[in-house]
Amino acid sequence: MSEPVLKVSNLSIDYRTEQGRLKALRNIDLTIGAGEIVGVVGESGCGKSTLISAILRLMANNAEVTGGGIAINGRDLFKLSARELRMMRGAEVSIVFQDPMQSHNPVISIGRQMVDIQFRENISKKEKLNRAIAMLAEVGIPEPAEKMKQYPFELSGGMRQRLAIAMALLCRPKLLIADEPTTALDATLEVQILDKLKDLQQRYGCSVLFVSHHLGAVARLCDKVAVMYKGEVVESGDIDTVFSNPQHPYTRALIECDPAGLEERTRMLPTIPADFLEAARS
Ligand SMILES: Nc1ncnc2c1ncn2[C@@H]1O[C@H](COP(=O)(O)OP(=O)(O)OP(=O)(O)O)[C@@H](O)[C@H]1O
Repeated sequence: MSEPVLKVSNLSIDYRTEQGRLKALRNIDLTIGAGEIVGVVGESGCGKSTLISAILRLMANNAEVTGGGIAINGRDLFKLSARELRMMRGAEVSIVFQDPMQSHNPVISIGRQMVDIQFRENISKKEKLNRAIAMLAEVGIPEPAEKMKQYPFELSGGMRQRLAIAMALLCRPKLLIADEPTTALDATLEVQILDKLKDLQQRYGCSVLFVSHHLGAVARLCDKVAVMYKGEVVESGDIDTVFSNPQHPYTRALIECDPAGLEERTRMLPTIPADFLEAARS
């Protein structure tokens, strides 16, 4: 079998704070094979952003890896040089954020940003521009050639998210990290973007790490899911198995809180009290 695109093994991360150490991630195991879409689901504060920042090696200054490791395409992430890391980000791993305004430069035209992001490609500017226009068309942005002269803020929220996906895919990553990419969108737009993401993933053959607190979005898009609770993966497996026969009380609570959400596959997760497990055990 080929090397997994992402292998997180027994990863633990603490934050040093004035109040002491905060265990943000504890013994996380997560594997994404070639062409797989894996969802990480959990409520706010469970450690999703910490996991993403570790995979990108862009951790906060007060973060400390206390155990385990991460391999991307078989290479130990924590052994890469600064140069190798820069090459990896973008070329091997790209990210789409929840708020696309975070990832687009507001004062640079869409065309220039899409050309600049292809800086690794040994092709002419004209070819880069043509690739950019073709990619905008692929993600479903109308009149792509005209959009080259516009600025991201001139697009609607849904179109900006399509632009973010187009920018990420222009780098032809092996792993696309989608960090709550549809949370800011209404339900109809969310479904459109999820379906587009799935379609593009199949066409480009990349793997996707889809991070979300939307149970329905994860169910719609992903092949596998890892459920996180308080810094741990409490349950993982195939989507159908986990959602139809959840083993962990937290997963069961998520589903029981919102059974219609899984049916509709678009609803948002309710927030579970932080001390849920303690309450469930007592
Ligand atoms: N730089 C930091 N210093 C101290 N604590 C932090 C830091 N960053 C995150 N935390 C804490 O670590 C835990 C995990 O946070 P993280 O942001 O990874 O969770 P999350 O699931 O991504 O939540 P959200 O969806 O709200 O971003 C939380 O308790 C959070 O308060």
